[in-house]
Amino acid sequence: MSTNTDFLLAIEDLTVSFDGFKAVDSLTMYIDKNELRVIIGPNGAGKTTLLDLICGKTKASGGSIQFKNQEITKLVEHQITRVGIGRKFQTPSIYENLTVYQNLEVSYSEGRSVLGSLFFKSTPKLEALIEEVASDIQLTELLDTEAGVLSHGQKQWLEIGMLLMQEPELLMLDEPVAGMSAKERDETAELLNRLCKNRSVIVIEHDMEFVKKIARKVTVLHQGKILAEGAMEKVQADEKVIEVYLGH
Ligand SMILES: Nc1ncnc2c1ncn2[C@@H]1O[C@H](COP(=O)(O)OP(=O)(O)OP(=O)(O)O)[C@@H](O)[C@H]1O
Repeated sequence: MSTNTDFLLAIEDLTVSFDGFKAVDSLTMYIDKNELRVIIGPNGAGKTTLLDLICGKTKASGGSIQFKNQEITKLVEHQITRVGIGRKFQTPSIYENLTVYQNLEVSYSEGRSVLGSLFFKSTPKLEALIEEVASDIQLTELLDTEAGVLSHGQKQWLEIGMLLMQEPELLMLDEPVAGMSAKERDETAELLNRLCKNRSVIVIEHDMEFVKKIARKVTVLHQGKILAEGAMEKVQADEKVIEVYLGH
């Protein structure tokens, strides 16, 4: 097992079988602090399952996931949230009848202990965090607006903001630009480029134009295994990757 303390996330020999079918198969990968990693690959490659394993939604059949050197495969979902891992699903789960501000406010305590949130009623620190997050997701001007009237893109950003309120050190996003306009996609690329300055981000994405705007290191999954990994240019030129994914 890894003893390297530099990695934020160390995944080693991770496997999950569903009735004998290995959706993730002896996978080993490492995510650095403040790294933005994009995961691509064909349908059914195991990308979503990998995020499910990291956030505890699915239990591993074997292998290890260490977050800041702590084994997390045995933790349940809310414990994993609490150690500092936030996961955004494809469908937004914002509170439509609450304002942007209130949505951010209620999200603060979700990743914290009951005691922690009891002692944290609208203090200056909470105010400052809401302001910082609203600025990051570019909704400062809309803090008093009901979330239900936001555009599709703004709702997605608000949900990212709700995760940011829990101050995760690792943020995981599954197809964040699905259904967005070209302008919203550009703004989301800028948002992710900003966010990875202070935390690590893992993004699953199929939109290659978007991937090019954010990609540093890319992992290509295929049949639960890593087909290729490295800089975008290298991965794009890889014949195996072109054959199973990019060539389609
Ligand atoms: N709970 C489950 N039970 C049985 N099979 C599952 C389960 N979850 C995922 N699978 C299977 O595991 C494989 C990987 O699925 P996964 O959703 O992780 O792929 P993906 O790379 O995210 O694909 P997509 O790009 O289509 O979202 C698929 O064949 C899927 O049918």
